[in-house]
Amino acid sequence: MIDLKQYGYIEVEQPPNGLIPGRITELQRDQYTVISEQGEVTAVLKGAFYHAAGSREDFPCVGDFVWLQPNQNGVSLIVKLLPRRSKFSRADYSGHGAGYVKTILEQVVATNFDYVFIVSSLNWDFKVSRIMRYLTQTRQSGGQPVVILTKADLIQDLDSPLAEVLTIAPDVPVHAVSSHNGIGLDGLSEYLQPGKTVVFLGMSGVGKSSLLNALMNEDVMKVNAIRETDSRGRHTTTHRQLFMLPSGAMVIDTPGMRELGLYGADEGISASYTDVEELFTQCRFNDCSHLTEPGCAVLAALADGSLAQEHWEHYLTQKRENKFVDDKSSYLRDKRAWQKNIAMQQKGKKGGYKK
Ligand SMILES: Nc1nc2c(ncn2[C@@H]2O[C@H](COP(=O)(O)OP(=O)(O)OP(=O)(O)O)[C@@H](O)[C@H]2O)c(=O)[nH]1
Ligand SMILES: [Zn+2]
Repeated sequence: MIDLKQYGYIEVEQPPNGLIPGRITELQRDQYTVISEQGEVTAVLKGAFYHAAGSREDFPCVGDFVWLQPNQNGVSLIVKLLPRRSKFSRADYSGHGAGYVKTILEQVVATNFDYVFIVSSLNWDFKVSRIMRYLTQTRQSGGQPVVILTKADLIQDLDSPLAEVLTIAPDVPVHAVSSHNGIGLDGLSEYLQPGKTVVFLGMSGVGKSSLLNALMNEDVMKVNAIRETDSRGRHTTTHRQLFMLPSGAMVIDTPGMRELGLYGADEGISASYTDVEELFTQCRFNDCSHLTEPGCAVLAALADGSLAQEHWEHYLTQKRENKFVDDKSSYLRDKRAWQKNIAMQQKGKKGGYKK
């Protein structure tokens, strides 16, 4: 019998008779794979999930703990989604229904992780601003961030990138590793403890699959060689989406997690930039654009060095990226309003021709 605690389960409430707890390890269309004390079972959602008026956010995803009505001879039933201790969501623009702004759906892509490995490679994609953005997302997710700088074997000078990350995020642990020669992997063992769950957040090609393979001690992910110049890697996943490492820790790797965009990150941005937003309250004009206005506290702080130019630019970049999500929703709304308008005009015309 499997002890679900090994999968990070913490019992808060005992399930009613006939139900057992489980953790979702895989999701393919509407079909779930759930690990439980009875082993791995195939399951579907109880009809109530579809009928409840709630959002897609309420649908279980990989990493979730659920109550299961097991069926020894067939498909089991997921009866209840248990509260999440952390989650990542992304904006899903597909399938927008008619005419509502709300149609940018929140799609949950991974849940109940303890650590977020912010993966960035030391060669081509090393960019502190991107690491900052991932930190913002991580802080909102409920997971603890760890910055992992990959491909350490390709770089002579590790000190300056490490120092750069420490400057922007002094309270976040940073590790330089190589999946190719094993440098630094030992240092990750403090996070990879039994029952702990990790997700990887990082661009394509930074070495997430290679890291997972290295931690698994076997090739569960196919890594296709890429030309380091254009840095496009292609991976082929096994179907598995939650991996049990030899150390007893788990890694969640779902397609949605790989595509993660910025969804509703505004709150997190403010949390990381309270110093910047504090300045706004000191500008002479309420609608100060912080570009040319007299009495602008931002410009003054930039001039006397109390606000670092870089920090200010990071703030602006993140605001812009987040605005894209907002803009996309207003774009869809405007487009639909316009289409409706056209449709009404045409209807009107047709009406006019009628006798
Ligand atoms: N030199 C070196 N190359 C590495 C290392 N880790 C990964 N690579 C190379 O980087 C390329 C991309 O690696 P992947 O592991 O597929 O990267 P990924 O982040 O999974 O990329 P996607 O699958 O596209 O999301 C491959 O050519 C790897 O061989 C490393 O530690 N050192
Ligand atoms: Zn200002």
